[in-house]
Amino acid sequence: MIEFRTVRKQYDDGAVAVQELSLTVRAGTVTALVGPSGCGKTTLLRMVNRMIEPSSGTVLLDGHDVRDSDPAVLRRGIGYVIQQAGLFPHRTVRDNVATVPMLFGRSRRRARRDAEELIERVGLSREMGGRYPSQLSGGQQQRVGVARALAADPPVLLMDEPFSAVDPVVRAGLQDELMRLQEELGKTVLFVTHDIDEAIKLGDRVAVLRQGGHLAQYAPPEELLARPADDFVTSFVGRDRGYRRLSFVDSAGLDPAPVDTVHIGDTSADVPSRAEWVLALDAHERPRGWLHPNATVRGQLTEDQLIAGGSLHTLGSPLRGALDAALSAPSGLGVVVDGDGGFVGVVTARHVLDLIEARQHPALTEGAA
Ligand SMILES: Nc1ncnc2c1ncn2[C@@H]1O[C@H](COP(=O)(O)OP(=O)(O)OP(=O)(O)O)[C@@H](O)[C@H]1O
Repeated sequence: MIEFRTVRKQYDDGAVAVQELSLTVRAGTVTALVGPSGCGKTTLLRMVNRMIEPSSGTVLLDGHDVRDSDPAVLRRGIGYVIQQAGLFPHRTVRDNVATVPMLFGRSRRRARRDAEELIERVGLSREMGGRYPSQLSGGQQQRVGVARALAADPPVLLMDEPFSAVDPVVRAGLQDELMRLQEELGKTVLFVTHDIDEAIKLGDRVAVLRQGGHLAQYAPPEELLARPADDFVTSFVGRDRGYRRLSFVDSAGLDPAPVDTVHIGDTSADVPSRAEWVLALDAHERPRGWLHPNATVRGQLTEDQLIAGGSLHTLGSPLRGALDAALSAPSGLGVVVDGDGGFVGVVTARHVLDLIEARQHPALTEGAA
C-alpha cells in the first residue's frame, strides 16, 4: 500500500507542484494519476521512490515512512517505467532486463534466463533478446521497459506516461498487455498519464489532479464518469461520459432475439430472397456479414456478396459493446456472440436503451410497468 499523507512540494524557485495532498493506493490495485500538464503528477510519483523529497507531509510504503529507508534499498522494491522506456542503448534487450537482478547479486546466467522468460511474458519473442534497443519499434521498447521494471519482481510499480510515445493502436495493445499482466501479478501500481481514457481503462481508481497540485477527485472510474466532483473534473472527463460510462454497466438482462441466418457456401436454393436482413454464418456458426433484404444469391453464397457487419457484442461483456454493435450494424441489429465467437442472437439499440433506463431508474420503470 502507498499512502500520501498531506504531502506538499514546493521547488526551490517557489513553484508549488503538489498542494497538501492525501491519497491511498491499495495494495494490488492500479491507481491512475491524471491531469493537465504541470499539475504535479510526476512530482507525486517520484516522491514514492525518493527521487523527489516532499517539502512537508509523509509518504508511507506498507506503513513505513519512505524517508526511513535508504533510497537504493527502497528502489529495489519499486519498479520504475518511464516514457520512451529509457533503455541502455549499448546493451542488448536481454541484458537491459537482466541488469537489475545482476546488481542484486543474481548470477549472469540465471539473470539472463529469467530475462528471456520476462521478455516472452510481455509479448515479445525470445529472439528479440539479442537485439539492441535501436533495432526495436517504440512499442517493443516500451515492452522491454516494462519487462525490465518487473525483473526484480518488485511489489510496487511506478509508471510515468509509459505508453505516450507510441501510436494509438500500439498503445491500446500495450494497455491490454499491462492489464493481462496485472491480473497475473497483482502489483501495486501508480500510473501517470495525461490521457483520461487511458486512466479510465487501466485504473481501479483514478486520481484527477488540477493545476497547482490539487486533488480534484479520487474515485473508481465509473464513479468519476457518473458523478464528477466539480466543473473541472466534468470538463476533464469529457462530453461523452454518459456513453463511456456504459463500459462499466454489465449487460445482465440483455435478451438477444433470433434472426434469419444462412451459411457461407449455401446455394441460391437454400437462400430464398427475403424482405428482411439475413445474417450469414460460417461453418463454426460465427457471423461473417449481412445479406441485404431482397438480395439474390447467385450460385453459392460467398463472403463478397455480404455487407460487412458492425462490431460484435460478446455475451456478458459491458453494455457499451451491445449499443455499439447495434449502432454499427448495417441492419441496425447488433450481433451477440458467445465466448467462442458463436452466434447467439441480435439486439436493437432500442432494446439496449430500455435496459439502460431500467438500470438507471429502476423505480420509474417498475412504476410504469
Ligand atoms: N525541478 C523543478 N524545479 C522547479 N519547478 C519544477 C521542477 N520540476 C517540476 N517543476 C514544476 O512543478 C510543476 C509540476 O511538475 P510535474 O512534472 O510534476 O507535472 P506533471 O503533471 O507531471 O506534468 P507533465 O504532464 O507535463 O509531465 C510544474 O509547474 C513544473 O514546472
